[in-house]
Amino acid sequence: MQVETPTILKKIVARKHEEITERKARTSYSNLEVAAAVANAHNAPRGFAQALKNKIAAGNAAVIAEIKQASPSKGILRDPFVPADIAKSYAKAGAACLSVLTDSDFFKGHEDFLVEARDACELPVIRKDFMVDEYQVLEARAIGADCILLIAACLSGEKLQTLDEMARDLGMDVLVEVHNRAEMELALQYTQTELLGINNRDLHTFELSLDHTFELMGMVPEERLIVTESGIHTREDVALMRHKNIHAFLVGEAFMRAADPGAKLAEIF
Ligand SMILES: O=C(O)c1ccccc1NCC(=O)[C@H](O)[C@H](O)COP(=O)(O)O
Repeated sequence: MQVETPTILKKIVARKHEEITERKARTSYSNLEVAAAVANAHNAPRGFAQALKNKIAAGNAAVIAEIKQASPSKGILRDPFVPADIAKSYAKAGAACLSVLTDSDFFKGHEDFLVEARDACELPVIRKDFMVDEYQVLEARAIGADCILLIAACLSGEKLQTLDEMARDLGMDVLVEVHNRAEMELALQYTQTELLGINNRDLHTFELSLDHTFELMGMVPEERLIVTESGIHTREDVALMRHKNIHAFLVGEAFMRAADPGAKLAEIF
């Protein structure tokens, strides 16, 4: 019998389930509910989707600028890595929002990085992680996240629906991410969120092509806002997207490898 080698995404999701079990043993769901309520009272969501729409309405590109130290496909991207300094640099350069990796095992991320980045500026922040359980949604709000990522490749239709509704009930926005037609159909059927991310990277194989955005964008109804994700490196990439009427971008590596991430943002956009 041939044993199938798990892809990186499958490994991440399997580890995520273990991690959540460990976390639940440390902090109960009800304690987390209290923490999320406290965050809503003192640290209200900043309006992630609205920040993107404001930029676009003003005729600008809306950039979700990512803060990540490492990735499975590229290894270490930045060292030293100071989330608060990166956040300030992005804010000064006109980013609409921040994306902060909180997964530690595969991206060297941490929840503290989200807190530090958010405290350092006024931009809304997405918790970039692999969400598979309601517990993580509560955790996201408890640490101050303004938005969560739901990756269709990791979730059933029912789970997408539950986590999307739960996040929005907590006042957060949701970016639902797809990479192919089947995932797009799932996301459109099971989520109500307006933010629809098309990831140009296949998270199973790391294959990357901006054509994924162009191939899938026609499936997206007008009321959803498309965010093109991954593989944006040059002014030409941005111009190509904007020419096709795509105005919202999620960019990580190109900024993380630059000495001054904000200056790189200003250069490309
Ligand atoms: O980037 C990876 O290696 C990766 C592997 C497995 C799951 C997710 C992964 N990346 C997440 C992302 O797609 C990116 O962080 C994000 O879209 C920004 O992409 P880039 O501008 O190419 O850094």
